[in-house]
Amino acid sequence: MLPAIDFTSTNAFKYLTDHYIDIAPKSLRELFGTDSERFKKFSIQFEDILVDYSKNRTDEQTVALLVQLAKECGVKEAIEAMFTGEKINVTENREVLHTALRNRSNTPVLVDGKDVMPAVNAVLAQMKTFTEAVLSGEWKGYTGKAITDVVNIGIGGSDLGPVMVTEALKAYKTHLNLHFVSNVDGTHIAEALKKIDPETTLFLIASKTFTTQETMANAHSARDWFLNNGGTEADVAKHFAALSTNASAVSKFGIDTKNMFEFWDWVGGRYSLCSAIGLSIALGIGFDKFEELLDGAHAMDLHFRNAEFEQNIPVILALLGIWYNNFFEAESHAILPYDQYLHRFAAYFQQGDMESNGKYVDRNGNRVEYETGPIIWGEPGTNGQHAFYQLIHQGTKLVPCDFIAPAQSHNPVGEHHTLLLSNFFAQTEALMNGKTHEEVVAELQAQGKTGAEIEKLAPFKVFEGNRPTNSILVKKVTPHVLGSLIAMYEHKIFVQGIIWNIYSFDQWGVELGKQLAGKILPELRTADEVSTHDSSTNGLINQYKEWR
Ligand SMILES: O=P(O)(O)OC[C@H]1O[C@H](O)[C@@H](O)[C@@H](O)[C@@H]1O
Repeated sequence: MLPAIDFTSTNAFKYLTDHYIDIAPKSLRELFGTDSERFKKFSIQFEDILVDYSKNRTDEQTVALLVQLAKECGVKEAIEAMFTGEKINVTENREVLHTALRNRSNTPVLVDGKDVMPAVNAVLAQMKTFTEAVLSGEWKGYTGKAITDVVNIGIGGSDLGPVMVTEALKAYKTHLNLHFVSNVDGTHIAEALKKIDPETTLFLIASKTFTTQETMANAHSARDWFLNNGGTEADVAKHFAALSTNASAVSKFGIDTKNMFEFWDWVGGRYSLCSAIGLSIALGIGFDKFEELLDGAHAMDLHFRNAEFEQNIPVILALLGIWYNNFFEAESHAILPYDQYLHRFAAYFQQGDMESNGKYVDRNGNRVEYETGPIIWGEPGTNGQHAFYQLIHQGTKLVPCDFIAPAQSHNPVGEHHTLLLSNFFAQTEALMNGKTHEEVVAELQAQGKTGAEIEKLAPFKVFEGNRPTNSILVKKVTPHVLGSLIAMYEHKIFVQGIIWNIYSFDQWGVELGKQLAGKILPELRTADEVSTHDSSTNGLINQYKEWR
């Protein structure tokens, strides 16, 4: 059982409320000015990952009180409950065991008294054999040719993780060309089909439930295309595999369950990339590299489970997020990787975080009276600098940011990486220090501006600064490091959900739209005028019918 504590009624929260009044007026310049040890005190290194959280609007007392908050909210007990397979996903009556998928130490993990590790290992072995057969060319298409292209058909958690990881680890790409089709918009599948040959293509139908409308529509269209382009029903087995928890729906679709890679209902969709859902990753980078990704995630799992909260990266990141979300009233959180390969990283954690913690009902079933999950957004640097950083620097909103960068590039082209990293370091420094009125005046004077010109321009050129950031510097974006980064954010989300007293592992909020689409669909199939909805919905549907 998870503790169900209103964090706003803890002692730590009361102390933090008072402490906030002291800290809020202080600038980061001041905090650094009065403590030369900040970097040392407020950074944590774990393997090849350095998390510097010193550029936050916090001091030692803040961190101590936030840690106290975590303790009062039972975070330690909750971590144990998750790792040991308690049914902490209460509204779906399920365990939450994505950590078992990468439990490389292979210690038993019990679900209803039964160790799940043999099943986890068996699926990994099946994925390994399959991956190696496809990569070696031993697995043949219906005309005897080796596979050249893999199309993963899935959406949400059955798409975003594999897309993000295969993009992030493109430097390790195998000879297979990967394609991802998620959207029910026919354009997505149509464009993918233009690039592939039925004789040499493998389709992976990735769906935990195997009922998701988009995925089923795309899977049927892919199969129709295959059958209309030379393949026969008997050939489907060579070109279609399923990644799912739902064996009966898989065989109903016509995929031989021999070609099914199983996972379990204790794996949440958005936490599933280490499960069979990762088959496209294994094919895309090779099974050894996939295992390195699992190793990295496992290493972070152990750190999260065992490190003291003061030294615990996911816990500290979670607490800082709570500090801004619930005291500074920040509405969003930006993830800004200075690595082009990580260009889908923020998008991946939009689902990870917002689907997990975008909840207004607490674990007692009551409406919360405080803010829960932030809006997650971000794009790679330096692109973002030329797009939305204006608002982060000079807007009225406080946007706490995570800056992520590798020290080593996979593509050390000329001076590019040095240029990139100069921006990475400069941005957090600029956000912290800003630029004072005096500095602006001195700069304009040096440019030879007149007094009147300076007076007019100066206010627009001042940067308040005091904008908090975390810097996450990694040695290199290897599969191991990426696995650790993924687990780091997963566990950050977990800790925040525990403290906000919400259930982070269900997603009822995605259901209503699905239900209504199901009702509207038959109405769209006829030419009849619709009058059963509100005037807006009726008006839109009827105009659509006129124009289509
Ligand atoms: O893998 P499935 O079952 O197709 O689900 C795909 C997605 O569907 C819904 O939007 C949610 O439940 C997501 O969490 C999930 O990732």
